[in-house]
Amino acid sequence: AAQPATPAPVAGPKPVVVVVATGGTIAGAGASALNSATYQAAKVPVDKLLAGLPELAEVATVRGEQAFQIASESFTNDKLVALGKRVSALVKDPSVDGVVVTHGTDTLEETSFFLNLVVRTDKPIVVVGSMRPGSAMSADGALNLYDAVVLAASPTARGQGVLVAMNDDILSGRDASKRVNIKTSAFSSPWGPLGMIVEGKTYWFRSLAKRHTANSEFDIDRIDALPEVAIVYGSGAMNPSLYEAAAKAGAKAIVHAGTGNGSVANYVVPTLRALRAAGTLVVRSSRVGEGGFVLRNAEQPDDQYDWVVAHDLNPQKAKILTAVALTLPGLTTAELQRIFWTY
Ligand SMILES: NC(=O)CC[C@H](N)C(=O)O
Repeated sequence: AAQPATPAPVAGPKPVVVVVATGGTIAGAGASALNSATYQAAKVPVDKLLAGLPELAEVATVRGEQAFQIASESFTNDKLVALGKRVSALVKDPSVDGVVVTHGTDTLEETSFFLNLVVRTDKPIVVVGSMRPGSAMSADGALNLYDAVVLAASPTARGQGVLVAMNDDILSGRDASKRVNIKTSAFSSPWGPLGMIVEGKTYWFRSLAKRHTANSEFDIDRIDALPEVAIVYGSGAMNPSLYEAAAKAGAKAIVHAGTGNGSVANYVVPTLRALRAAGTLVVRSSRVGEGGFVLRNAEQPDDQYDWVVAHDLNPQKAKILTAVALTLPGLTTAELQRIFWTY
C-alpha cells in the first residue's frame, strides 16, 4: 500500500520536540478495529507511533525516546522520579524546545501534576494519552499526539506549566483528571480547560493561578526518591484499622479520601488523632467526583488535631503533592498546609 504523502516542509528551522514514550493505550493494539476497550496497552514502540504521523514534520523536528513500555497503573515512585529527571535533562538541553510525554491515562493525572511541581522550566511539557488503541475505529491517539506536539512546539505554551492535551482540550497538568472512563472525553478539570487545539493551532483562554515549574520550590534534580503516602478511601461503615495498616506499612502520610467536605466518621477520628500524635501526617481530601473543596476547620477541627486539608486537589493529586512536600527536610503541618494553598 502507498505511504501517506508527507507534506512539503515549511522553510526555516522548526522547533525541536522530544517525545518521551512510557506506554499506555496510545501505544496499545487490539485484535480488531472493534476492540476499543479490549486490547493490550503499551505494545507499539515510539518510533512506530511517530512514523505513522508524517504530519508532525510540518510542525516540529520530532524525535522519540522509549522511557518505559508500561500501562500507567504500573507506574511506581521510582519510575516517576526517573521520568522527571529525564524530562528535566531534556528541557535543560538548549537544542530542545519542548517535550511530549506519552502516557497511559489511568495515572496520567499523577504524572502531569508531579512534573508540574518538580521540573524547573518555562519550556512546554505536554502529557498525552488516548482512550482507544491505534488499531480501533475512531482511534483518538493520532490527533491527541499531533495536538501534543503542536502544543510542545508552540511559544504560546511557554510558562504555562505542564499541560495535558486530550480530545482537543488544553488542560493544566495540575488539575486535569480522568473523570470518565472508556469515553474519549475522559479528561477534564473542575476549573475547565485552559484552551483548545484546532487544526494545528492553539487557542488560549486562561492560565493556571498556582505556582508551578520554573516558579516551584521543588526541583527534580534534588529529589532521588519519594516517600510512601497512602490513600484510604472513605465510605459509610469504615474500618479504622485500614489507616493503622497504612502507617504500619510505612506511610509517612495518609490522605483521607473523605466523604463530602472531607468528613471523617466519629469512630475514625480517634485513630487518625493517634496516628498524627505518633508522627504520621493526615491530609483530608474529598472523594467527590466532580471536584472536592476541603477547607480547614470545616467538618473537623484541623487546627486542634494538627491535620492538613487538600483544598481542591483530589486524593491522588493530594498524594503526589504530599510526597513531593515530604522531600523537604523537617516538613511541618503548617508548611504542608501552605504548600496545599500554593500549588
Ligand atoms: N486509556 C488508557 O491509557 C488506559 C490503559 C492502561 N490502563 C494505562 O493506563 O496505561
